[in-house]
Amino acid sequence: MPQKVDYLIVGLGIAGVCFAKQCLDNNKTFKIVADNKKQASHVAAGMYNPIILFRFTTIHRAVEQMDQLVKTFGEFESLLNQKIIHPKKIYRIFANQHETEIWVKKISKKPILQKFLNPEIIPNTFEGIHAPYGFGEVMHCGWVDMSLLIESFKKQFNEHIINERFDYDSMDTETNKYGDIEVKQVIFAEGVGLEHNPYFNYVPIIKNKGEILELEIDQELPDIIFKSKNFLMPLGGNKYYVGATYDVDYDSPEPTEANKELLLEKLSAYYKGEYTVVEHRAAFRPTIEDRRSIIGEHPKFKNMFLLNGMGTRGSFNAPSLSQYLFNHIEHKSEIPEEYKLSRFNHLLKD
Ligand SMILES: Cc1cc2nc3c(=O)[nH]c(=O)nc-3n(C[C@H](O)[C@H](O)[C@H](O)COP(=O)(O)OP(=O)(O)OC[C@H]3O[C@@H](n4cnc5c(N)ncnc54)[C@H](O)[C@@H]3O)c2cc1C
Repeated sequence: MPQKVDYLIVGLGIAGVCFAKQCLDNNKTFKIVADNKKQASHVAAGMYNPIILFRFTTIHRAVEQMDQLVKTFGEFESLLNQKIIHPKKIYRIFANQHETEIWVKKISKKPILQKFLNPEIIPNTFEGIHAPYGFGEVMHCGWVDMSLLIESFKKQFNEHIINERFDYDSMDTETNKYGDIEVKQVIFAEGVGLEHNPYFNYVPIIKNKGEILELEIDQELPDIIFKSKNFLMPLGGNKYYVGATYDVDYDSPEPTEANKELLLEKLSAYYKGEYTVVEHRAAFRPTIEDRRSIIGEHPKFKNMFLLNGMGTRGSFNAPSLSQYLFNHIEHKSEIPEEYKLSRFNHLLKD
């Protein structure tokens, strides 16, 4: 008996799983084609933070996307009966007195920052942490356990998953069939796998390599994310992440000794205690040239859609971008201009 679905989702990273939730919430039938490779979403720290901490400014659509993040991952927790979202404060370590002055000045001038930043400078009282100028407290932050979310989703919705690499030759764009599955819409959420997609490979994706370390620290530290030139994030128990590196120019996809040293050198500027490195991972962030996520319909193949470019902020972007795309397809709502796939139409060759 041939099958029929509303949506065929290609890729089960954070983008694919958030789009699947849109389908579940709106009673749409779906299948996910997943090659089960552990890419960015399985390597990422999953940290979310509405502020650009180098400049002390909010990120694009901070309030709206933050609300969608908390809603989406909170609902995933109930659906999957797992702890997915871990709210935490971030303590931004000030490098000098000047930074503390900018912090206070910017917060007093920009009301939106007052929602997320505490204007008081927090003095350092923590053993093992070097922060002579104190901390700036960032609220409404935390991390999303993307790996646990994807693995739990896979188990619970096993019957929706086709465990294979999407075979582009098996997609018949005339009959809208993938093998013998009749498909209304295809959503490509392949992360950096986009470069192999014959329909969308004109989109200028940049593979931004990131590396991260998992540490064990036996010393007691507060349940706070410390942020300086990199971050130290508590995972629970004595486990911590230190991340991350950013490389668009690299020799291999593997973790490197040089980047491990770099991460530990930056850590040593603010963490003075003992630790053991227990894991070192690398993956590629799917980033678009203009640093905006990308969604929309293929200019020629009208039932094919792209959901990509989650960049450095997958946990932040995926819930909102999935919703914008779903509402665009189902309710014809306008995609925000800055995310539109059509901004690259000029690159599509005949
Ligand atoms: C070191 C590091 C640290 C990071 N830290 C953070 C952080 O703290 N906070 C944050 O928000 N983000 C972070 N990110 C970024 C985040 O990981 C990405 O933005 C996000 O995971 C991208 O999700 P995605 O679903 O688009 O892609 P992916 O996670 O790459 O998922 C795509 C999936 O599709 C599969 N696929 C591809 N092609 C096919 C095909 N043809 N057929 C079947 N399956 C296919 C892939 O194998 C993969 O499983 C970090 C990234 C890295 C590398």
